Amino acid sequence: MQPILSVRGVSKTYASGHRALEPVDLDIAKGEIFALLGPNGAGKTTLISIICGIVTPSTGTITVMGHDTIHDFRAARSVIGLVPQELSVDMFETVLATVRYSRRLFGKAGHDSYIEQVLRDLSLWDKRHAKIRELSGGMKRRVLIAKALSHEPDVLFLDEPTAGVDVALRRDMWKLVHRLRERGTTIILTTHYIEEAEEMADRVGVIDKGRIILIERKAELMKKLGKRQMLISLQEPMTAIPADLAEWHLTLENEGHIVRYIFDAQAEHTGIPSLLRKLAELGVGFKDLETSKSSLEDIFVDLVEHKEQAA
Ligand SMILES: Nc1ncnc2c1ncn2[C@@H]1O[C@H](COP(=O)(O)OP(=O)(O)OP(=O)(O)O)[C@@H](O)[C@H]1O
Repeated sequence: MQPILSVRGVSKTYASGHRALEPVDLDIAKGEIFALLGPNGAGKTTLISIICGIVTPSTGTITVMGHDTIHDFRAARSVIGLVPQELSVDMFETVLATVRYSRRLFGKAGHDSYIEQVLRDLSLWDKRHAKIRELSGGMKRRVLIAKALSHEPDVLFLDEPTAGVDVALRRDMWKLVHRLRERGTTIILTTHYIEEAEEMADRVGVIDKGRIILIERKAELMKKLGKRQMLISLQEPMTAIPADLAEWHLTLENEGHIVRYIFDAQAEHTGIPSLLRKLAELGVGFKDLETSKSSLEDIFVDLVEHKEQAA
């Protein structure tokens, strides 16, 4: 099947000489939700900005629905909606006027019932006559999404849609993305949060230092990255991990007050019951146990280390 978006050999070196993106190849299928995951400065915004025609690539080509983003810029841009990271709205305009104006910028005739639907979907309808500067930060962000959807784009880019927003808005955002997909919109989003990729994406690309280090279906990735950690707060600090505990590969932290155990949550035997039994046998008392998912940082370290080992 013909991909809706095709990126070939796209790289970017900024005028400062900074190499922000190594050559990227990427195909996105129609109706797919693709999450680009990476730490600060990895190159996510650079890649999205290039695809949306805001930043010029140093090398490579991109087609969106068959339109070349440089030679056929207007046609390519008209099928794209972009929700930028930073606020870019006229603070003195009303919500409704701003969203209608965005649609007109794309040369599309007015379509009030569509605009109403978008505003209702984003819980903005009641605020349609409010001036944007009167809205809360979360509401302003919803306006950015409404603007990006105003011209009925086929492909929607969300650059860190939930950075700095509260839990309620984050959940609304996720619901909206699912609804849009049901209507056939292709969605590409960037995020720092593994949970967000987990919640929304069909496929995940991991980018680090301008390099895409992995592109995989979410289900596969989650299996690979399904590591968890358990932190055991000890009653008495230890100076070293006892030899009898060697098989769990524990690490000692916080000046010997905390023991960290990394385990595979997908495995049949996590090793936790036997570890706890062994601690009891050795008379090691603990005050608290806490388990959590590996952080994105752990995952990156893991991925990069594996890559280096494989090289
Ligand atoms: N206009 C520019 N000129 C020079 N360097 C830039 C420019 N824009 C971005 N960079 C640099 O390119 C690198 C990638 O930046 P980019 O904004 O694409 O990262 P990101 O993954 O989106 O990060 P974040 O999660 O913080 O938004 C960074 O080191 C950044 O400082």
